[in-house]
Parts: sequence; C-alpha cells; structure tokens
Amino acid sequence: MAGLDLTIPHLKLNHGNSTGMPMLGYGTGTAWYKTGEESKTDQAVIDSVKIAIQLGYTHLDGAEMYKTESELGTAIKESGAAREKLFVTTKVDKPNMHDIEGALKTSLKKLQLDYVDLYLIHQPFFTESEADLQKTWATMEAIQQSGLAKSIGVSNYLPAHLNAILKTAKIVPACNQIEFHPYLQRTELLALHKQHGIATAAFGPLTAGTKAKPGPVDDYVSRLVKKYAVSENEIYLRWCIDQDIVPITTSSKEQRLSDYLRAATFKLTPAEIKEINRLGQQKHFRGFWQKYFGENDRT
Ligand SMILES: NC(=O)C1=CN([C@@H]2O[C@H](COP(=O)(O)OP(=O)(O)OC[C@H]3O[C@@H](n4cnc5c(N)ncnc54)[C@H](O)[C@@H]3O)[C@@H](O)[C@H]2O)C=CC1
Ligand SMILES: O=CCc1c[nH]c2ccccc12
Repeated sequence: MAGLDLTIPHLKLNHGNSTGMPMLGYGTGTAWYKTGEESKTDQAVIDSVKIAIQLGYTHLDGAEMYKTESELGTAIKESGAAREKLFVTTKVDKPNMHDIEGALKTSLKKLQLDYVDLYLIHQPFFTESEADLQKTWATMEAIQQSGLAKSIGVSNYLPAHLNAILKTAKIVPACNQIEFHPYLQRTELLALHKQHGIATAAFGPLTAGTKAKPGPVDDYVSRLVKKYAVSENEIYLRWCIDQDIVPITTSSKEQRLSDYLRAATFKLTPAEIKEINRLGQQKHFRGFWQKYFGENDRT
C-alpha cells in the first residue's frame, strides 16, 4: 500500500476516533455525483477512490445524496487498506430524516463497513422548527452511542441551527462541514465552532482558483505559488489546514490528486494567511446551496 504513511496532519475531534480527522479529504460528491440510477455502478468512481487511497488519502467523504456509497465501499474493499487507517464520513439526506438509524444502516451496507468515523446531517434547510432540529440531534446522539458512527456532526449548519441544538445536546457536534474558501470566510460561524470545540471541514476549498476567478486574491496567490513551488490549489488547501480547517477536495485526474498532497509539505506564514483573508474579504462568492441564502449573505 504505497502512500498510506504519507504525513497528512490530523485534527483531534471533541469525541470519537482517537487519531482524529486527517486534514485532507477526498470527496465522492461534486465530480462524482451520480445523476442517473444509483444501481448503475460507476467504475470511474471506484477506480478514482482506489487511486486516491494508493496515493495516500485516508479521509474519504461520502453521502447518501451522491448515490456513490456502493462505489466507495467497493473501492475501500478492493484497496486492501486496513479499516483503522481510514476515516470514512457519510451523510443522511432529507428523505431519510424520519429514520436516520435506518438510513445509516443502509449506507453501511453499501459501504461494506461496520461503522463510519463520522456521520453527518447533510443540511438543515428543510427542518421545520427548533424542536425538529433538537429531536433529530437526539437521534444522532443515540446513533453514536450504538457504535455505528464513531463521531456525529452536521453540515451546512448556520449559527442559528447550531445554537438550537446546543441548547439540548448531550454530545456537542464533532464537526460542521461547510462551504469555505477565501471568498466565503464564515467568520461568525467559525467563532462559534471554536467556542464549542466543533471542527470545521471545508467543501469547495479550491473555489477561489476555479469557479470564482478573476478575483482579488489571484495576484497574491500567484506570488505564493512561485515561493512554495506548488500550484494555486495547494495554496488554497494549505490556507485551510493552517487555520485548523479540514479541506475536502476531489478530482477525476490522478495528477491533480497527487499534486494536492503537496499541501502537506509546506506551511504558510501567519502574515500570508492574514493577507489572503484580507484580500478574500473584498469579494463574496457562494458555489453551493445558493437558494437557501440571500445574495450577499456571508453567514
Ligand atoms: N456537505 C455538502 O453540502 C457538500 C460537500 N461536498 C464535498 O466536498 C467535496 C469537494 O467539493 P468540491 O467543490 O468539488 O471541492 P473543490 O473546491 O476542491 O473543487 C474540486 C474540483 O475542482 C476541479 N479543479 C481543480 N483544479 C482545477 C483547475 N486548475 N481548473 C479547473 N478545475 C479544477 C477538480 O477537478 C474538482 O472537480 C465533494 O466531492 C463532496 O464530497 C461538496 C459540496 C457540498
Ligand atoms: O454535498 C453536496 C451537495 C451538493 C449541493 N449542490 C451540489 C451541486 C453539485 C454536486 C453536489 C451538490
């Protein structure tokens, strides 16, 4: 298993997996999102996940919504990687919110696993009330106690959603997986995460260099590209890691997956992080779930 010893830093979680969360995730949504029948196996997903594991990715991000959990499971099995070396996340989708435990059992079957390292509520946007959010979180707590998930958390939660569940939670969410990049810095949300020891995982971490160009960070990031002899992508991934935020990226291209790992080989200085933050705040861009936010909403 070449690559599994590559030194990707880990972020300790407030409960669950004792080795923590590897600070670079490989995602099986976006590029791999299945639009057709879930039952039709997508061999490209299996092949790419196996390549990612070979290269050294141990953090694998899935979701019921992506319809690729079976491919993820097959790839894990065929990779031969030891279960305890991997950190596997999946997420419950809206239609199964009434039976979260049943949804997780179905996901585990597709993943061919006995447990996931992290189970997330994919999004809060359809939840009717504070009482609903609290009731759902209590179900997640029971799931963690059953051992089917080492850690439990949420995704796309805003301060109001987190504050609602924290009023009654016995277990604080281990993680909130959110869109995060220089043009969406989520300052208020991150402060709340810090206050409660909730880890931040970032989806869309490459957005400033892919979907949101041109922008105010471009020239400065180009200078850092030369200084560290890496690509823009690795600067954006490292900018997350150096702020204790776990980036989750993906690609169908092996070369890109290999290049992203260079984010584990250098560190940005505090002044460089501050400058990307300052420049990034001059633009606002949201790539996912836009219909649930106002045009200029930066929460
Ligand atoms: N919880 C949630 O609601 C969400 C979770 N996710 C998770 O995060 C993962 C990563 O999300 P992404 O937005 O894809 O992350 P990302 O911002 O890292 O973008 C990765 C994409 O950028 C492309 N890319 C990289 N370099 C490029 C270049 N130079 N030119 C053009 N394209 C380039 C890659 O091929 C890949 O498709 C997903 O697979 C999924 O697992 C994603 C969206 C929502
Ligand atoms: O987890 C991500 C869910 C999501 C929301 N919007 C899109 C668009 C394309 C792929 C995935 C997603």
